[in-house]
Amino acid sequence: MSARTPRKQVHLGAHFPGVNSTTVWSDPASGSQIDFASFEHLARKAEDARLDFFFLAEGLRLREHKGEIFDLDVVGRPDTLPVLAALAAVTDRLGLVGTINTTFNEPWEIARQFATLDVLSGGRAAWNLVTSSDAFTGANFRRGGFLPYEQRYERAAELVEVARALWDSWDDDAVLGDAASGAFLRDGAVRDVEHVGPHFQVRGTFPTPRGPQGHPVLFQAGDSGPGRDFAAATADVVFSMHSTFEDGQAFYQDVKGRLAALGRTEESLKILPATTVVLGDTPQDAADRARHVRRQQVSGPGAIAFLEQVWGVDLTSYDPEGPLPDVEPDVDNADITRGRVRHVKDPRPVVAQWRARAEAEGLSIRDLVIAVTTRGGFVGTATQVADDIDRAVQEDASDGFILVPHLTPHGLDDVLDQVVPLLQERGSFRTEYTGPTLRDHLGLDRPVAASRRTAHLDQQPVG
Ligand SMILES: Cc1cc2nc3c(=O)[nH]c(=O)nc-3n(C[C@H](O)[C@H](O)[C@H](O)COP(=O)(O)O)c2cc1C
Repeated sequence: MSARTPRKQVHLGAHFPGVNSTTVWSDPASGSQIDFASFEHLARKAEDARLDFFFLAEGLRLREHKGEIFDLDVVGRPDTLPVLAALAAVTDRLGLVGTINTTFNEPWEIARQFATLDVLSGGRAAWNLVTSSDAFTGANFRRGGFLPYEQRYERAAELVEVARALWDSWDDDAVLGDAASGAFLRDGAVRDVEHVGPHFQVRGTFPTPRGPQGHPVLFQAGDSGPGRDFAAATADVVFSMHSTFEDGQAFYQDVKGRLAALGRTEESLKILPATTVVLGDTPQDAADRARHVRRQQVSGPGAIAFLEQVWGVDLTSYDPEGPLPDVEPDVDNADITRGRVRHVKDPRPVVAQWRARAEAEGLSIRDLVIAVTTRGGFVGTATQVADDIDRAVQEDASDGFILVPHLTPHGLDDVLDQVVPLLQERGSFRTEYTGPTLRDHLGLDRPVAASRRTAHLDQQPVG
């Protein structure tokens, strides 16, 4: 292990389970995904453990499978920003991260909402930028399948550019409130913003003062080459899926390796993969529990539905505890599922590979689906898990993790009660917050306001 002095600090976020393929709504211990009490419990527990932030993912449309709401989505999706605003009132230090789409929203609204959340929370707001633009989700909005895949990051980059110009249009010390002279604002401290670009034309005086963080922290989730370039150019934190040790190290090197050319330090961008944790009193106990959780997450009908997404045909006559279907996939039926679920362009190589694996390892349909959808995660005693998390961070497989529970709202209680204190004992995790803002928790600089920001991009607007 590299001997760093001072020890590299682990960053941890608490992911609210929500609509997610890891969420188990059928467990008797599973509570509401909508009641404020569920959000409040997880946020308060996370703050008691001194976590960096609370995290909400987003889906703008419930996924469908064969014309029905996808089994895992029945829990529903509340709107992100009101939930975070309500949590700001019941927490003091915890960061509040909201996922908001960059393809279907306008910069003025987003900039105002996050500036407001930053002000209300005393500097704890963060925006997770996602681009998802599949036509099925797009149909919720007035522009149908808008935008083509290739233009999503272009729009996202321009959206962030405009949002930053709006946040910077107020100086930090703009409000004088000087009753004697009658001056409420300092002269010249609030400037109009004018932006003309391919995606946005924006002109006006931004109504919300600059928040305590200057700009809310920017997260990014998106894994393609353009997605990684966008993260390196724009984000403070990357939310990734690369949680296993080797995969994590490769991703970490790849993304951090893009920073120097952009004039950024490695410390200015944190990489936080999503991960799951299953604890047990002994390693065997933990392994047994992990197997139980995975079987809850992948039910028999769920395993069949998963195969149907790839095969493109009805497979309900097959026994999930039996061998893989002997019928061939329908190459043209990509519409059997809609929304952010598994789609493969040509299912035949995947089917051939899965058949070979199932035969070699003696796997049933359900076992195979469990095997191909398991993405790492920490399984062991509290001591083992603390060791593994710390090793991942010290050896640059990540800068920490976003912990994704499978149960609402108590799914992280044991990790927060048992694993976090062990990380604190070894000096890898804070025992107290050192500052009030999320930027303080993550060790990120506060952006300096540009004195005057007027962007004119000499390009034709997109119609
Ligand atoms: C770790 C991770 C989390 C994501 N979370 C969300 C989410 O909560 N909501 C959403 O609409 N898209 C989410 N996405 C999808 C991305 O925004 C993006 O649309 C998708 O990854 C395709 O972009 P890419 O080709 O750059 O990977 C997530 C992606 C990743 C990798």
